Amino acid sequence: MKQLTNMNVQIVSDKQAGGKAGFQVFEDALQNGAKVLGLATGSTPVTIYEQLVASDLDFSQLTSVNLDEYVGLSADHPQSYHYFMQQHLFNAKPFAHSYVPDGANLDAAAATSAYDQIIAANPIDLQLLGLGKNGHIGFNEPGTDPESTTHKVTLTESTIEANARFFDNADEVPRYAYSMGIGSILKAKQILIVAYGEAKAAAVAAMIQGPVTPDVPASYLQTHPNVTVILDDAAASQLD
Ligand SMILES: N[C@@H]1[C@@H](O)[C@H](O)[C@@H](COP(=O)(O)O)O[C@@H]1O
Repeated sequence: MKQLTNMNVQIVSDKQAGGKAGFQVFEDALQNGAKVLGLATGSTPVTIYEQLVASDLDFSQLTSVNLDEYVGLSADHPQSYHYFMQQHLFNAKPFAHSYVPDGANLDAAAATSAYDQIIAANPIDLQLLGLGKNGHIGFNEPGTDPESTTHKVTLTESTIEANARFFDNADEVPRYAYSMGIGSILKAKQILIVAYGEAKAAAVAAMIQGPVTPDVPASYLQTHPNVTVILDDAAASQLD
């Protein structure tokens, strides 16, 4: 593989193997003293959370900080990212403190600055990321300022369509989200990004082997010194 960056790329057979490989990254980080974990939603992290739940790792002294949340959904809404985290991780493995942007706060300036203060007070040791088909990370869509902090995002049609499967129909998908910025993500000491499936292959190739450009928010990960990438064969299929 043509390796243009110092990203550590691991190719696995499927999501189950990816879950185990991702778990190993978490376990190593904890052994190295990580105290703040940056967490993500979407289908991609689910097998890692399954491994974390099945393990004897203890998060009760740790802090978690999530990437993003839909604007207008309260924490108890079944499609909110807050609810997702409860179901997939926090109910089984509670943290001392878990933070998710407050989607119920419609005052964007207040909600985003409060979240920036939380991130500043809890510097992230390991940030887990999924990858959007258009190269987004968190909800940082193409064109986002690479130095951005937490901000209100207008979701693209591609992202709304991709997320419509979780709602009864596309009209119910929120149009806005609060997301940690690319700048906030790049401040994490270590980053783990995971992608599975053919639909992510072009974004994966652009992230790892393309130019660093606002057109592909994940390409800024090339500028970070400690990134691990876990891919299945299909997601890796467009790498040279
Ligand atoms: N905000 C989330 C992202 O954090 C996630 O990475 C992406 C991919 O989701 P999936 O893992 O389901 O493919 O979807 C959403 O847009």
